[in-house]
Amino acid sequence: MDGCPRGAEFVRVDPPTVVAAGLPRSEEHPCGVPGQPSVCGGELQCTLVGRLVVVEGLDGAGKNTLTGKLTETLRERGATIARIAFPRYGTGVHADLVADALHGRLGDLSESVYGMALLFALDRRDAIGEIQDALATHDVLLLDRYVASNAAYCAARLGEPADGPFVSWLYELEVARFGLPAPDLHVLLRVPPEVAGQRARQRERADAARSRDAYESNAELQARCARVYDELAEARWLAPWHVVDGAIEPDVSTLAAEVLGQRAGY
Ligand SMILES: Nc1ncnc2c1ncn2[C@@H]1O[C@H](COP(=O)(O)OP(=O)(O)OP(=O)(O)O)[C@@H](O)[C@H]1O
Ligand SMILES: Cc1cn([C@H]2C[C@H](O)[C@@H](COP(=O)(O)O)O2)c(=O)[nH]c1=O
Repeated sequence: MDGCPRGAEFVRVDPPTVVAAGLPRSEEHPCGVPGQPSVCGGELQCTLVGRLVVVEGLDGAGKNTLTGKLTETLRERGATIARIAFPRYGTGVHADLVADALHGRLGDLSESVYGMALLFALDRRDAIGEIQDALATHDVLLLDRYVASNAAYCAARLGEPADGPFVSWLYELEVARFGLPAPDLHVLLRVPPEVAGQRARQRERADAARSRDAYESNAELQARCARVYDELAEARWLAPWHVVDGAIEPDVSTLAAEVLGQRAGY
C-alpha cells in the first residue's frame, strides 16, 4: 500500500515511516489520533501535519502587522502557531546577500532578475528543514512572503504576466527542483500601491534602520507587482488565494476562521 486511505500523499523515509503532507488535524482521520504517528493500512505510518498559510502583498502593505494580529487570534482559539518571514534576514546567508543586493552592495547583481530570484529561492531551500519541523509540530505555519513573492516581483520586473515564462521557470525551480511544499492557503493583503508606498515611507521616517530598498522605492515596480498579484490570485496559483482589503482595518476574526479551514474544535 502506497498511500493513506484518505488519499494523502506520502514520502517514504528510512526507517519506513511515512509523512502525510497537508492533512487536516481531524478526529476523522482513519489512521489514528490527531497529531500522533499512527499505523496506516497496517504497513505504513503517517504523521498529521499543520496548515501552511502564506501572507502576501506589496512592500508596506501591512503583512507583518496582520501576521502578528492573526497569530494572536489563532492562539486565543487554541491553535499552535509557528512563523517564518522570508527573506530570513540575519539568519540565512542567502537572505543577507539579498539585503546587500537590494541596498546596492553587490555591484550589478540586483540588475539580474533571475540572479535575484535564485538568491530568494536559495534562502527558502535552506529553510526546508525548518518548514517541515514547524509543520510537524504546529497546527499552522504562518509565512510572511513565500514563493509567490518571487513570482510577483520578478514577473513584474520583467514586465511579464502571471502566466508568463518566468513564473513557469520559478515553479520548476522552487517547487519541482527544490521541493518546497505548496501552501494550503495564500492570504493576499490587497492595498493600493500608493497606500502601501505611503506606509513604507512613514515606517522609514519612524525607524532609520528600515530605510527603503531598491524595490520599495520603485513606485512603478510596485504598481506592476500589484497587477501580477491580482493575476496570481485570480488563477489560484499554487494554492487557493483569500483576498483581504488591507486599505481598511482587516477583519482578523473571519480571516482566522478561513486559515483554520472552518474546522471544528477551534
Ligand atoms: N491597517 C493599517 N493601517 C494603517 N497603517 C498600517 C496598517 N497596517 C500596517 N500599517 C503600518 O504600515 C507600515 C508597514 O506595515 P508592515 O511593516 O506590517 O508592512 P509589511 O507588508 O510587512 O512591509 P514589508 O513587506 O515592506 O516588510 C508600518 O508602519 C505599520 O505600522
Ligand atoms: C521573499 C521575496 C521577496 N521579494 C521582494 C519583496 C520585497 O520588495 C523585497 C524584500 O522583501 P521584504 O519583505 O521587503 O524584506 O524582495 C522577492 O522579489 N522575492 C522573494 O522571494
